[in-house]
Amino acid sequence: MLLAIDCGNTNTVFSIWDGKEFIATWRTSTEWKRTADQYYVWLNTLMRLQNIDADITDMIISSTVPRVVFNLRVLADRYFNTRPFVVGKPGCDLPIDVRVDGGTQVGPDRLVNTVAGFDLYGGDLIVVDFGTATTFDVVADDGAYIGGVIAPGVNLSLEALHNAAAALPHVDISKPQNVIGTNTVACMQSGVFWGYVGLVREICERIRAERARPMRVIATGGLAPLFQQAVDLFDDYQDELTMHGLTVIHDYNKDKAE
Ligand SMILES: Nc1ncnc2c1ncn2[C@@H]1O[C@H](COP(=O)(O)OP(=O)(O)O)[C@@H](O)[C@H]1O
Ligand SMILES: CC(C)(COP(=O)(O)O)[C@@H](O)C(=O)NCCC(=O)O
Ligand SMILES: [K+]
Repeated sequence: MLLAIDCGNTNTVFSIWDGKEFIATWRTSTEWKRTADQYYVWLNTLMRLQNIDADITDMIISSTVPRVVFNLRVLADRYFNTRPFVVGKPGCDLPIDVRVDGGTQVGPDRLVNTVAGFDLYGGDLIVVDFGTATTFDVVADDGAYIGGVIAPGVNLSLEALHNAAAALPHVDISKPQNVIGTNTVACMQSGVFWGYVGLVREICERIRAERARPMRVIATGGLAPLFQQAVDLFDDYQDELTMHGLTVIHDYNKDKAE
């Protein structure tokens, strides 16, 4: 079975893929100091708790945090006796082209999302991923990653307000009833929520104009449903988009190796 690991700047997600479906998914905070032994104890405990008897033979990693990869490689070697594929590193090819300025290191999560989006929906897509940052990945008609947009994440924006202004509290995001807030928290939520709706709409519109063709918008990431329920911003929402992309890239490389 395949252990797929998607490491973002805030959280790291582990999923076990049995070839047909994900039989388990677990999330931990991203912490580069966590050792292979710590990962294994954590994984093993969860597997036992949920009675999951998985024989992990393969591993694939996408990480936006380069430092965590070392210990994840040790985990693969020491506990699963396998060499992981690491997206963006030698030995892990992509089934799509990447057309960006020379020397650009595109976030592996964005490449994985591009592969997943193209596999599920075909080309001419905008993939919006609500993570630590909110990324827009533009997928050409042939599936190539041709660039995109990086905006501050929703929670990052709220945190920035709190950190910079003495009188602004820590606030969680939610959809405010009105645009005009009548207390500090409601004002902050309105600014970030409705500001974000405008940001997503404007960026997608401008990408469509620049591409001069219809482009479907696919959203992923924990906060996407909050926006989806409020206004019609996306054509579809895929909870496990990045994980799906990891399985596609794994299949592509596995087939080549055999
Ligand atoms: N379902 C959710 N509801 C509310 N906040 C969420 C949800 N999922 C993620 N978040 C928050 O969104 C931010 C980005 O998280 P995540 O999507 O895990 O980012 P990354 O992939 O960059 O690690 C974090 O602050 C996280 O706590
Ligand atoms: C933009 C990102 C920080 C998003 O990371 P995330 O929100 O998933 O943690 C990541 O994709 C990244 O570090 N990108 C490198 C620059 C680029 O993609 O062009
Ligand atoms: K992201």
